[in-house]
Amino acid sequence: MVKAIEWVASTNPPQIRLIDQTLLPKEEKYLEITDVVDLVDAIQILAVRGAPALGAAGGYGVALAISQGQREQWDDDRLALEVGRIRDARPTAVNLAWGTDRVLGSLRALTATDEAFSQALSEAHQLAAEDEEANRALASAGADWLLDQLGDRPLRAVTHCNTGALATTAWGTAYGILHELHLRGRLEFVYVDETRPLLQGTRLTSWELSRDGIPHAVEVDGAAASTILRGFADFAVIGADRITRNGDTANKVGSVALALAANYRGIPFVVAAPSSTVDVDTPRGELIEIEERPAEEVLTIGGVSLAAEGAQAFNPAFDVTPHELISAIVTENGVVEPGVEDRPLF
Ligand SMILES: CSC[C@@H](O)[C@@H](O)C(=O)COP(=O)(O)O
Repeated sequence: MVKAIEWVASTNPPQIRLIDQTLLPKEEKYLEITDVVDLVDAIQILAVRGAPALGAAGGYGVALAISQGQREQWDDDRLALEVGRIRDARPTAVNLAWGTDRVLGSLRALTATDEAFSQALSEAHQLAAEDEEANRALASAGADWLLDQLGDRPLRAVTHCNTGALATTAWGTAYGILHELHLRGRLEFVYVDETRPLLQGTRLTSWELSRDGIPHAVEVDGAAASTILRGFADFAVIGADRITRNGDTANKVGSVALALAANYRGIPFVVAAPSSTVDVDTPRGELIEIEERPAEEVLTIGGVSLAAEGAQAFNPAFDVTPHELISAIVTENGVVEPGVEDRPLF
């Protein structure tokens, strides 16, 4: 299984090693990150992406910043500032801030010392190990729930964006459910939304599905609703960047179209995420900050400008699916069925 993010202790200085997801599947190149500026850049250009992988990036980022601080003799204020840059590099996926805060919370003090470095690293390793465990547990729970709802038979799925090993520390969330169904002989076919504008579905999910031998087709995002209405899919499953207390879910832009179509057709619409993606401090989805990304991502393809000169772009990276459109939210702690009532679920 591909590793999206790893800590490399054997180099001097130590590194965060990332597979560069902007280049896949054409090129399998690894970025060797030793300082905060490069980590923030990797997060912002989506070389590392996906909420749980960003959680690990935040956690390991604290250790990386301390290591750089030791080399460059940063005082505590500078170190806190640099860690803050990592934490705030992208706003919507709650895991980034969660991972950073979790590791910060494990320290006696955020200072550029050996003691703080080894505490931070040990907590980040723990966080990464727990993410893999959570993904495997939720994948199994999600597969059980779907087979229970739909009957023990091979199923056809629609999914959006990339939620596999690349988006996590290992295994995957929504992708993990698909993989689990495949291993149980209960996955017939997957429709993969290309996921405009950065094509995480075309480039990354299709790559992972091919490596796992799972039959699939990439479709344009605009096809997804019709795929569902025409009865080509038995369920839709997505990951999440932030799930609010009432179950409203932010995920890659385009997700809500799947939810609307699935509800109209009466097939399950499933959200899969580790509990680290649940933001209990935010009561409802309308309060989630939605990342807006550069215009060129929409107006150009492969560096070639396609729009009329002077055209503006609206480029929200995420949308919010209201909880009442979600059949089930699957975490490592089990399955929650939100229903229509607006109430705290987590
Ligand atoms: C398990 S990953 C869940 C989500 O983070 C994923 O579906 C998604 O929207 C990723 O967006 P991205 O902008 O590629 O980071």
